Amino acid sequence: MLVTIPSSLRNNQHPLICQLANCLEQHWEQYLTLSPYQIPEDLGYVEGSLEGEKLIIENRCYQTPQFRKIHLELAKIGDRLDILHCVMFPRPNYDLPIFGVDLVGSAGGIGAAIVDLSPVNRTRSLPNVYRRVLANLPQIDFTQPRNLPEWGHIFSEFCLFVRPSDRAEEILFLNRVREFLTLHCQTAITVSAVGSPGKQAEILAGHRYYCSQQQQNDKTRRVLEKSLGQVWTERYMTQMLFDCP
Ligand SMILES: C=CC1=C(C)C(=O)N/C1=C\C1=NC(=C\c2[nH]c(/C=C3\NC(=O)C(CC)=C3C)c(C)c2CCC(=O)O)/C(CCC(=O)O)=C1C
Repeated sequence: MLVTIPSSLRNNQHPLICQLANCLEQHWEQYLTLSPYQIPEDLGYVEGSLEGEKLIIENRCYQTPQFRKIHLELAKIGDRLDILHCVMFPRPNYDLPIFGVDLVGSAGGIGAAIVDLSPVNRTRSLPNVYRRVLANLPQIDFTQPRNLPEWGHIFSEFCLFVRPSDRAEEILFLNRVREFLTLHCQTAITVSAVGSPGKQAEILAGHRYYCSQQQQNDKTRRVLEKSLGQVWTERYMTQMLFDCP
């Protein structure tokens, strides 16, 4: 019997992007109770080609009892940029960090690989169950660590931001994402919702701050604007990538 692999943009992208997209979906299917998340009809699959470069975007969104929105976006710009973007937004009544991944690949390999479990409470600190595990993960000495931009103080002290220098470092990055993801999914399905309205308001404020800071990433904005224009990009960044309730 012919096994049909569901077609996805990832099969035409950098191998690390393909592996990470599969890893994310495997974890979600293994640990979480996924339901569809309704995205605006015209945003599931987007093609644009202003200024001659073709942009293809493939979006997949889910929700679960603990997560308001789990978003996996794959994008390809011409034949020069491959992107994987993933954010897991918890529901505001769960005291859980925001998991985010960004991979940006070009002909020269993966230039930016970042993963974080970002705190959303007022003191900008992760819950102890996360700190204990993350603080005990073995330190990886990547040869090309990268510095976070000014708006990046939303990320935790455990944020990993590197330019993987070879295939071995790509695998090290992938394995670290797996560890973050396993911790996050296992914790999410064991914690109970927070009851206090005050705590929920604090979490919501943290989500809003995270989104407003991420919207300041002019590297993302410029790429999208080149292919889709300013108006569309503003809507996309505020309503699709980093929308907040
Ligand atoms: C969890 C974190 C996180 C999430 C969820 C997130 O969305 N971005 C995140 C982080 C983050 N991304 C960064 C960079 C870049 N992002 C893009 C593009 C896109 N990234 C996308 O997701 C999309 C939508 C599909 C596009 C189009 C490009 C081209 C670059 C430059 C690549 C390079 O410098 O080599 C930087 C460094 C910013 C800086 O140094 O100033 C950080 C910190």
